[in-house]
Amino acid sequence: MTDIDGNAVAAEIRSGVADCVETLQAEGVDPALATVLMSDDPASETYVSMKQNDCEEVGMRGIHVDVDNDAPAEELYDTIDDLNADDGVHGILVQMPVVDHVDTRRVLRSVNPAKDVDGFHPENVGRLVAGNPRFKPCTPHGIQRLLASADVDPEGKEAVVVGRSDIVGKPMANLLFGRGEGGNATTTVCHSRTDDLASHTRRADIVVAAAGIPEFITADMVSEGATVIDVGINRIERDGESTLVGDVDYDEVHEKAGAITPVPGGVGPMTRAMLLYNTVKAASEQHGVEIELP
Ligand SMILES: NC(=O)C1=CN([C@@H]2O[C@H](COP(=O)(O)OP(=O)(O)OC[C@H]3O[C@@H](n4cnc5c(N)ncnc54)[C@H](OP(=O)(O)O)[C@@H]3O)[C@@H](O)[C@H]2O)C=CC1
Ligand SMILES: Nc1nc(=O)c2c([nH]1)NC[C@@H]1CN(c3ccc(C(=O)N[C@@H](CCC(=O)O)C(=O)O)cc3)C=[N+]21
Repeated sequence: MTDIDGNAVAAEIRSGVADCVETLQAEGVDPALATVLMSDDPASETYVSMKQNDCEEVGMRGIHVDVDNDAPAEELYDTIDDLNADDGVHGILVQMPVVDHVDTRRVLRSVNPAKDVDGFHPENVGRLVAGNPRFKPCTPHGIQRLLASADVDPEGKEAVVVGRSDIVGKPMANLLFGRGEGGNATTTVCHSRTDDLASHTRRADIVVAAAGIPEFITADMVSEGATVIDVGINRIERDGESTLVGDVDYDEVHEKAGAITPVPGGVGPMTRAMLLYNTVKAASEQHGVEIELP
């Protein structure tokens, strides 16, 4: 019934990040995020330009590097090496998916872990799994903040994550079952080989839908009063128009859910806000300047 307003929560985070940027600048550190694009996914360019606009809004330096899709993979690896070596760059994001002739794993392990604001480097993944995260991955971290904003404490609850990707499902599960604030849920991870998905989602107090299938989660799959987090971003044709829908059948499910995130305006803006958060955290740690993170 209640919509969780991702735009509003993200705006609060950005405002806190803007304060951090000021503090850092007063100490002589000009925090900067570098985005790198070598992708043929048509949405990637839009997402990267949104991230650059976000930088501008919080007064942070944004640097963008476009690598030609037809260039040899080495050109991307060299770009990452240059950004790693540049003391003026504090955070590096390589937009996923990269083109096919690039080795994604090599990209992930090439980014200096101290600048890996996505949290995808194996060292940072390891730290997250070990319960000592350096950078929490942006989407799951944003979802943790959305739950807190709606006064939903996962502790002791049944959480079901639909999807087991490295960028959403797996880190989300780790945060939900992990110790500490926003965690301590009893957590189930479902995927395409799960038998009887609905039997799992129906038991959940918290459902996180990240399967990448438009309007996949229907009202019969969630229990009355459950909290439903919709990660999906799917562009579909409806009534001859292109529209954005999530992985949850919002019209149906919002009647039944206790709280739900809309698409757009739910998880997406939070992903971008937590990227800015990780970037000021990175700058603060690289230069030993203390800041008060929002
Ligand atoms: N709002 C945001 O900020 C972000 C949104 N997204 C969106 O979230 C969605 C998921 O993204 P991502 O995790 O990268 O996607 P992936 O395609 O990498 O992963 C999808 C996952 O869903 C599982 N799955 C597929 N079909 C089913 C099914 N029928 N039943 C149960 N599980 C299924 C897959 O299982 P298996 O492993 O077996 O293949 C896989 O684990 C996409 O719509 C994406 O655009 C992504 C990142 C950020
Ligand atoms: N290295 C890397 N890091 C990522 O974090 C990453 C990535 N690669 N590749 C792709 C996915 C997807 N993703 C989104 C973030 C914000 C919105 C977002 O802000 N969406 C708006 C609407 C956008 C629109 O209108 O199209 C909303 O939901 O309100 C969407 C998608 C980050 N990803």
